[in-house]
Amino acid sequence: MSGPRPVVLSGPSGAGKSTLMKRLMKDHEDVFGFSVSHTTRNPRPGEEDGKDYHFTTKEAMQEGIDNGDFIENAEFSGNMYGTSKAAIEDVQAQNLICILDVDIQGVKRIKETDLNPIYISIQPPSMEILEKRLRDRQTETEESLQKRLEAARIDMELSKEPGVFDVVIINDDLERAYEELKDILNEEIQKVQEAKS
Ligand SMILES: Nc1nc2c(ncn2[C@@H]2O[C@H](COP(=O)(O)OP(=O)(O)O)[C@@H](O)[C@H]2O)c(=O)[nH]1
Ligand SMILES: Nc1ncnc2c1ncn2[C@@H]1O[C@H](COP(=O)(O)OP(=O)(O)O)[C@@H](O)[C@H]1O
Repeated sequence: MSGPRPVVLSGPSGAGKSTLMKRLMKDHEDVFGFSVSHTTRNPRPGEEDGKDYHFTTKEAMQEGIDNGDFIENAEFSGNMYGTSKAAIEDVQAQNLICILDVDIQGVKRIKETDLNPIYISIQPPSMEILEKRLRDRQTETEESLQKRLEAARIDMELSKEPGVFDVVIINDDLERAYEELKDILNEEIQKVQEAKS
């Protein structure tokens, strides 16, 4: 049996990717596995090394990239981010649906690989609402917030290009966005659940 298809979640910082993904994983125990990325940014309060990210240094990350350990990597808002081959293999070895949370550069790089995921873009209803959500989240400095808003403008433009994403979900009402996400993934979820029973 070929394993379940991975899922790429992308979209602007603050669009609601983590919120939707955490809920999906909580509601479907032992169905999804998160591809834990590497990053050089500092951990936020509550984030765990090895669970939310592998927090690392620029030097160590560059060494890994040079060694060919990453399927893709990108710079976002002044920090490095990347998906290691091991992060994906760890999840696929357990026959779980691998969820990747990557920016638009990551989406383009993954398209050059043979991963063959479902590409889902999570978009905010407007720039104004995105800015409010990012401010209310209280995780960013003013500088980092401005960089994220600039990246969001680019993301929102590029995401409109036909063929980049299989589906675009507007995360206005959280319940409705979550239902939409579940519907899209229903077939893969059922496959994993049936394989276990
Ligand atoms: N290309 C790429 N982007 C990543 C990776 N991990 C996270 N990102 C993206 O980096 C951006 C910033 O992530 P983060 O610092 O956690 O901030 P947040 O999205 O505001 O919670 C988001 O757009 C993520 O999707 C990765 O491994 N590769
Ligand atoms: N539909 C929604 N309505 C209101 N607030 C939301 C909604 N979705 C997410 N949020 C909030 O917006 C902020 C950004 O969401 P988050 O999941 O951290 O985004 P991302 O992972 O895409 O950066 C969080 O504080 C989250 O609680």
